[in-house]
Amino acid sequence: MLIDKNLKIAITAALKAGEAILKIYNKDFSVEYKEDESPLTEADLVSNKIIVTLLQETNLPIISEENKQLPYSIRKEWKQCWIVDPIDGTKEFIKKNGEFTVNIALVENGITKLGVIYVPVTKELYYTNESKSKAYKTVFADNIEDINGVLFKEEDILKPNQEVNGIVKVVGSRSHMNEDTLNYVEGLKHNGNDIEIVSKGSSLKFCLVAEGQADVYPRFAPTMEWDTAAGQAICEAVGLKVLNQTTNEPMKYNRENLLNNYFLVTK
Ligand SMILES: Nc1ncnc2c1ncn2[C@@H]1O[C@H](COP(=O)(O)O)[C@@H](OP(=O)(O)O)[C@H]1O
Ligand SMILES: [Mg+2]
Repeated sequence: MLIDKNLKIAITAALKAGEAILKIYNKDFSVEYKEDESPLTEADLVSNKIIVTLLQETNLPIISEENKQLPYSIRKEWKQCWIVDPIDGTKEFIKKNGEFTVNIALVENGITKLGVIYVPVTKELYYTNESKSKAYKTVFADNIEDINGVLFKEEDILKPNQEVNGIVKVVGSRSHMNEDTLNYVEGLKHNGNDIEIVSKGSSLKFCLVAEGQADVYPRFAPTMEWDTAAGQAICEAVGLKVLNQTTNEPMKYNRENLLNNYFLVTK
């Protein structure tokens, strides 16, 4: 299958960024702290540069965690834009537990059009097709020159869990299992469900639900648009909903405030 130009550029950017990230991951690296006290490494910046350079070929504007954000008066005129997290899960990167990702999404009029999540350590690539009617997981070998031949395989199609037989698998963040989330879990228990908590860093939490390893992902803690856009695209492509808990509507993007409301990934 011939792949859409934008999807191909996004996948190539994620793979190339992943390769550069791994080189830094496998040596000693220093950690700095941003104004909001979140960590930043050389790998975040190297990854950002690679992705931004490649995405610029599309002539579409880019919102990236590691770029200076343009004012909303300019951004609101954009019909389409890329939303990028060059490393999601910088804390996991620093802990060296492998659970960090590269997130790239294309958004049109606030709605995700395609999404790519790449896991550099395992070389797993989660992505939607261009119509967002399916999502796939492909494990990459080292040759990243020819991506056409390995994508869109029938056996790589992601399927969420169809049935919940008494046990609801709930995705919990390693770092953000707070009172609101615990209250939500208690609510599920009151409805007679047994609960199992599954946990992963970064946007891999969306992937757990998209591939049926978990049933729901309540994120009742702060995230930014770049943490969720690609994951939302992938979840929606397999028929899941990513609901803003303030409006109960699907989350929209390129908003004035890039800080997301609490949200729930569910059937
Ligand atoms: N107070 C806060 N405000 C905004 N985003 C926050 C936040 N605390 C954590 N996050 C986001 O949550 C992400 C990590 O989530 P998790 O712990 O579930 O893996 C971080 O991604 P980065 O690693 O890209 O900075 C960060 O963007
Ligand atoms: Mg990041």
